[in-house]
Amino acid sequence: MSTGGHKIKVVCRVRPFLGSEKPDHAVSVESGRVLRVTNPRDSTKDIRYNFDACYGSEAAQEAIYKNDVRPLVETVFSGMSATVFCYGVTGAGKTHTIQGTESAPGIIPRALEHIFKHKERDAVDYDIRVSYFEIYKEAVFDLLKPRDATGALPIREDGNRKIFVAGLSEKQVLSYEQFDQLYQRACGNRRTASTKLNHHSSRSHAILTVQVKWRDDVGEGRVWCGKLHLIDLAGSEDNRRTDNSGRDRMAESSAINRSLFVLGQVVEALNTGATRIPYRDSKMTRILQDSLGGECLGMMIVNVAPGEFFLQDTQNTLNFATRSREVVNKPVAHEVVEQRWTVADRLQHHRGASQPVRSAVVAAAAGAKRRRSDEPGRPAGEGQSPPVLARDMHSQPVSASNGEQRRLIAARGAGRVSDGAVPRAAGGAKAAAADAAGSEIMERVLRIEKQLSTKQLDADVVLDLFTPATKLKTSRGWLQHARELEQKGELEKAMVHYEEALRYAPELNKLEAHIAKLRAKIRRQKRRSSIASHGAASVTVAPKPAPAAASLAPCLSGPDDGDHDDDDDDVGHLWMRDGLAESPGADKAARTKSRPQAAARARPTASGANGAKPAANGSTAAKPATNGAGGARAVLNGSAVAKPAVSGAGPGDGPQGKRRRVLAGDGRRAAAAAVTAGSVHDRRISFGGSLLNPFVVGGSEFDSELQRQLDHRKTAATTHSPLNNTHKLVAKSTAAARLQRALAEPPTPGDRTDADFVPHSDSGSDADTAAPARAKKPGRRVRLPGALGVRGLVEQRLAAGTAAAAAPATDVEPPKSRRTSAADEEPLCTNNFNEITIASALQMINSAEVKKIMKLQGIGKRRAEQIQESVRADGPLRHVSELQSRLQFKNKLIMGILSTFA
Ligand SMILES: Nc1ncnc2c1ncn2[C@@H]1O[C@H](COP(=O)(O)OP(=O)(O)OP(=O)(O)O)[C@@H](O)[C@H]1O
Repeated sequence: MSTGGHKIKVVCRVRPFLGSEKPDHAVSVESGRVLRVTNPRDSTKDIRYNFDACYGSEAAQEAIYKNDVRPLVETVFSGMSATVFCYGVTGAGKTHTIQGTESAPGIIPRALEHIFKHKERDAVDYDIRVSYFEIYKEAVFDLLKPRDATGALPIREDGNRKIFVAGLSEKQVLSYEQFDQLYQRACGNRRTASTKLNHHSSRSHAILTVQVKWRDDVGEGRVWCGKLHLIDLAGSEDNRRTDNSGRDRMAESSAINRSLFVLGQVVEALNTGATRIPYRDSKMTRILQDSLGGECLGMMIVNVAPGEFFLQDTQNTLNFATRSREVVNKPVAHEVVEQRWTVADRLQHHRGASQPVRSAVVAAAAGAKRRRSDEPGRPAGEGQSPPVLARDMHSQPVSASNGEQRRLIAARGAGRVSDGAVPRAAGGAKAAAADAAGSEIMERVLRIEKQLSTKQLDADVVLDLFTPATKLKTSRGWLQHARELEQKGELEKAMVHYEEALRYAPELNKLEAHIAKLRAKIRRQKRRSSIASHGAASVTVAPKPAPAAASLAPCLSGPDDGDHDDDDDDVGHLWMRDGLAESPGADKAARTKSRPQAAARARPTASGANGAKPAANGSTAAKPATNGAGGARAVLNGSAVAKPAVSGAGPGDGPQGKRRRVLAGDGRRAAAAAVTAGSVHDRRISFGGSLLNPFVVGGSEFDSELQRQLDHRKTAATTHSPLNNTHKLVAKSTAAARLQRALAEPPTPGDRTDADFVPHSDSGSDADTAAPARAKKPGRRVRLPGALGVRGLVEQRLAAGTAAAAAPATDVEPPKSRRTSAADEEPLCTNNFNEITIASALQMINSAEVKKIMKLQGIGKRRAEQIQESVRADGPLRHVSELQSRLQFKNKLIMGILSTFA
């Protein structure tokens, strides 16, 4: 339920004449609500001002507190926020009113006394914390710390658009006496100076915040948080009158006047309904943002000095105060969102209570850390209880009128109303979503920290850093170099560059094919030079005889046969027909021609020595032939219906003549099984983008290579796996989902061959070609149908166990074809991207854009510096940093973050 508008309460107080002043009747209180002032332009006329209350020079501090301030302080116990600020020219009595003296305590000591009395009276366990800071020359300083122990603190805005001072210390106070000690010390830190008009003139705006937090003792135990801001503004100054001189005084004075001028503009803008309220034009108005047109209950005490001398200033002050009366606030009660706490709690729990908490809540990092470690009197084992955080970010507005809110809370406390009966703000869902996003950001940052500390980031993760566009651009750069090198005839160097290009743009199928061709070319060149020096015989590998029972005539290829010498990228698939390994080339032919013909055309390739023709072993007369280009094509024997070489050895086992395509890994197993049985002697399989030849030396070379690759993938999988949970969270955010889609990692070349796997019938060749066709669609960044993706494959492989990889192929179930859909598609890299982008962005802390982002996310400068430090120390991220500078992708990076968190 909305409270409706709540106008700022304006109370006027006239201070008594000081000893040095000559009394007159220029200003007087006519009634409890009317102030009369002599018109400064025409002393024969009076001007009357109406306020919510007016107090004359004789009014006691207690009267003002009891009548007007106390009710506002009470609202804090309803989970509301209230602000009381004193406004007036220098020497008008603001500090006296808000702070008072020992003999005549002002609003601050009285309010705190009241709060502690309330605490004693209630059975509720209130957690009371205070922070106190000053805005001096447009910089924020913590008053609870010695002046030289702290620098200027930044003002931030959290996800709920609440303003807070990042890194501000917050002290828990258990009694009024404890507060008083703290406060007296803090007041000593405030900047004051003697001017002609005030011997003890405040040179800064001072803001004391008292936070009262408590938990319902019934139901789910909701946590409520009320805040009281007590503000002593510096007074406007006329330098001629104050006799200010010297650079410092003038600078102070100018900063004070400027911020008060902005305050006037803010009030003006609020009253005229302007679209832009210039809160940001001064630190003071930013701090007061919630109190001026925001969700706080607001009260302004207008202090005026009596006497003709101040008349013009008095009139200006009263005019401003009158305008301020029109400012409408919309106060709400704040319930603390518990989930927020659990992140910090979890972190603390995770790291152990003995370890200092490193910024569970990024924005309040420094503050939170200090709160937990430094605070005197904080009970032991506090890590178990919900930490108390300073910011409104952790509270969620519950819109209800003060009375009603109190009634509801009280009623729920008495068990009469269910928790659900507490009215939520209309934007509750939105706020909850914002909260969730905030938690998510926090979690990501925590994960970055964790990864940094364990140095889990590897090159694959680093690659995720780039946006698709950046990847493509980078790829183009490598391509250009590669082409130049190729033209110069430096093929091997060109190859390296091409491979780099492919790394960044694995979807470039043509590039893949070109690399294969180039690789073959390099091999041929090497072979030729080898033949030239040693003679052809040295590279000819004699075929291993197949078992007599097998009718297979394996084609033999030399150790480095040029498998990729053609355009098809089917290497890596074994075509299994009743357990026989069959070459893709042969199958292709078989599909386009009649089988016997195809088989006849599918000529075994001998690639050992150029033109060497190993004899086919077996009953059929298939003739191994040299591939024109010297590259080998694995072929099956000439028979269209080959007999199983190894009974029951392949995953393709099934009805006679039925064949199926298997994944590279499965094929490997099948092939390995065939090797074990001695039926197949040479075959290469693509795995993870590399061509492996398992059969050259009894498969051991293959196995070690496979193991190496699996280890590599395992590392990658380990790195990725902790991020999986976040997917659910990320999916909730539309922006993040968009980013996920954009970043969905296309399979690596090795996986793409897997993607081609579609179980098909004898007749159906359509299914075989459909997936690659889709994959080749330009600009498409979705996972290929049927592909499990890198991680999926790795996980599948790991689940099956690397040892099982060498097991008979019959054990292997071909993976189900997965058609992609928005829901089905698992984003692989998004989180990494976000995490690294945040970390990387923090590396560029000095850039204006990143500052903006940090402001947006409430990342404190100190915290950012800590992360920056870790990032610098981390090897992989150093690599990221190099990449960053090389590729100048800062803007994209920033856009990525902004689009994620917008
Ligand atoms: N109600 C009051 N009763 C007695 N003395 C008062 C009262 N109000 C102000 N004074 C005295 O007037 C002098 C100026 O007051 P104070 O320092 O509070 O002004 P200020 O508005 O805070 O000035 P500045 O903006 O320069 O800090 C002080 O000596 C203070 O003790």
